[in-house]
Amino acid sequence: MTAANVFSIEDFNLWYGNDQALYHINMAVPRKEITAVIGPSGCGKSTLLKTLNRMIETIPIVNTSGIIKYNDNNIFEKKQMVEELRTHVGMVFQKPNPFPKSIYENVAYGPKIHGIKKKNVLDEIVEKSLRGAAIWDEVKDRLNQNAYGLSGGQQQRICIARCLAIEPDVILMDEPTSALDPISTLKIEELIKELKKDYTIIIVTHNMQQAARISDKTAFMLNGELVEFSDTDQIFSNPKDKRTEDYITGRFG
Ligand SMILES: Nc1ncnc2c1ncn2[C@@H]1O[C@H](COP(=O)(O)OP(=O)(O)OP(=O)(O)O)[C@@H](O)[C@H]1O
Repeated sequence: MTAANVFSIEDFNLWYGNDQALYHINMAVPRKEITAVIGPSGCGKSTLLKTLNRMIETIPIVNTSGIIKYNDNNIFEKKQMVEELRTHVGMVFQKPNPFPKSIYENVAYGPKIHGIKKKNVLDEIVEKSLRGAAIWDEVKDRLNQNAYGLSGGQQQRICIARCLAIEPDVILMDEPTSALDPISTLKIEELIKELKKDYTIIIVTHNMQQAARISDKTAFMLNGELVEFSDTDQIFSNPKDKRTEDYITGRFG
C-alpha cells in the first residue's frame, strides 16, 4: 500500500453465521477523494462500509477473514484499536439521527467524550464544525434549540457537523441523502464535494446519478463481490465488465 491510500482491503471475506456476504474483496481507497460504492440491494455495500470502522462487529454472528489496513495497520489486529479507529473514521447514516439535545450539544458531544471541557474550546469546535458542514449561518442564532426542530436536510448537516467535531480522517456515508428531498440532497452533495478538500469520503448510494455527479472512484458490487473498481468516468462511460455495463444502463437493479 502507498501512502496515497487510506484503506487497503486485501482478500476480505465476511459471513453472517453460515451465509457469506462478502467474497474476496480487494480494493484500495484513495486519500482525499470521494469513493462511491454502488450495486443492487443486498449486494453487500453497507456491510463493506460498516466493516471499515468495525461497526459490523456489533453483530455477534459476523466472522471475517482477510486484511483491511488503515494507514498501514490491520484494523483487526488489536481489539483496543476499535475506539481509536472510530475517532479517525466517522460515520453518517441514512436517516439523520441527531440526539434529542440542542444543536450545540449535538456537536459538542464527541469532543466532550474525548475530555474537552473548556467552554471556549468547545465553542470554537462547534462553530468550526457547523461551518464545515455548511449550516452555521442557518443555526448560529439558535444553537440552544433542540436539533429535532430542524428540517431533515438540516438535521443531516448537523450529523455531518457532529462527525467533523471529532476531527476524523475518513467519513463513511451510508446513503446519506436517501431520506431527503431533492434540494436538500443537492446541498449535501455540494457539501460532500467541499469536504473532499480535507477528508476522505466513502459513500454508499443507490443513486447512480449521485455516484456519477460526486465521486472520483466508483466500486460496483454484485452478490457480495466487487465486480469493478475504477475511476468514476471510466465506470460510467466505458465499463470493463459486462455486469457493470448492464447495471449502469439499467438492465437490472
Ligand atoms: N444483520 C444481518 N444478519 C444476517 N444477514 C445480514 C445482516 N445484514 C445484512 N445481511 C445480509 O448480507 C447481505 C448484504 O447486505 P447489505 O445490507 O450489506 O447489502 P446492501 O448492498 O447495503 O443492501 P441495501 O442497498 O438494500 O441496503 C444481504 O444478503 C443481507 O441479507
